[in-house]
Amino acid sequence: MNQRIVILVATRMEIAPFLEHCGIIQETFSPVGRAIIELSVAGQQATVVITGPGVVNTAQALTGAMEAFKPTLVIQTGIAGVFDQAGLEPGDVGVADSETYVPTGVENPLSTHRFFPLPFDLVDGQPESRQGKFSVNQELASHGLEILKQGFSKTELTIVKAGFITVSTVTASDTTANRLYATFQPCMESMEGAASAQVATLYNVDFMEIRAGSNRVGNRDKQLWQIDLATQRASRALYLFLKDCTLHPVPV
Ligand SMILES: O=C(O)c1cccc(C(=O)CC[C@H]2O[C@@H](n3cnc4c(=O)[nH]cnc43)[C@H](O)[C@@H]2O)c1
Repeated sequence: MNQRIVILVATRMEIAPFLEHCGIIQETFSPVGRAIIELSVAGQQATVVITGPGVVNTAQALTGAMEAFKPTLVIQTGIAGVFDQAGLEPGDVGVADSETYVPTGVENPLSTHRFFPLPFDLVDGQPESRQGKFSVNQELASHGLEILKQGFSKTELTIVKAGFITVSTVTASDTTANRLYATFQPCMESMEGAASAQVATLYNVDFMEIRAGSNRVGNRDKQLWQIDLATQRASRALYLFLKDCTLHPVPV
């Protein structure tokens, strides 16, 4: 009985503080040059895959990791844009309770942004996938939220469990941020989560996602981004989860 955990992150920078607290067992490279880091931390062994940004890199990297490591749990992590409409600010932490790939659907000639669902499932038997929506393991997400609420000091930051969205075009205006919030009510926007959620679903492997906000979603002002704070928080959140989670044993 053994859990095999694969952790995905777009860039090494996003979990550099986490890697400093791990015992690195070995670092190798995938056939297309992605770093694969086997490590031990907080009594768990895990494999970190640096996927590269975006949905295609993520899907390719996770497919390779699925075939090579046969994980029982996939954790997507990293930094993200936060929606202030959801009450979040940079530095806050989110646990996904669903993932939606925003561009999915059939164009509605009467609306520039509200698409009709696709006329077919992207994942067989999952009608929500017609709108690019993929599920996460709810038990793990709720467990993760409780662990993070206990691990971080209450006054330090806000921690939520809510929907995440995935984009291929980074949002850079308040107009688009408001439209996305009105359509999806997300707490965070990233460029990878829906791809990893879809691949994990195809392989029937438990999936969860924990991110920390580096910037608000909306008008672009790079000076306001808090990347260091976000990488510290994402790393601490991942560490706290791995230290305290009680994962169900699975048959080897
Ligand atoms: O320089 C930029 O404009 C820029 C925009 C988005 C991300 C970056 C990164 O260097 C981080 C890579 C990683 O971060 C996630 N991320 C962070 N903020 C956002 C956002 O507002 N919208 C979408 N993704 C975001 C994303 O998952 C990237 O892979 C630089």
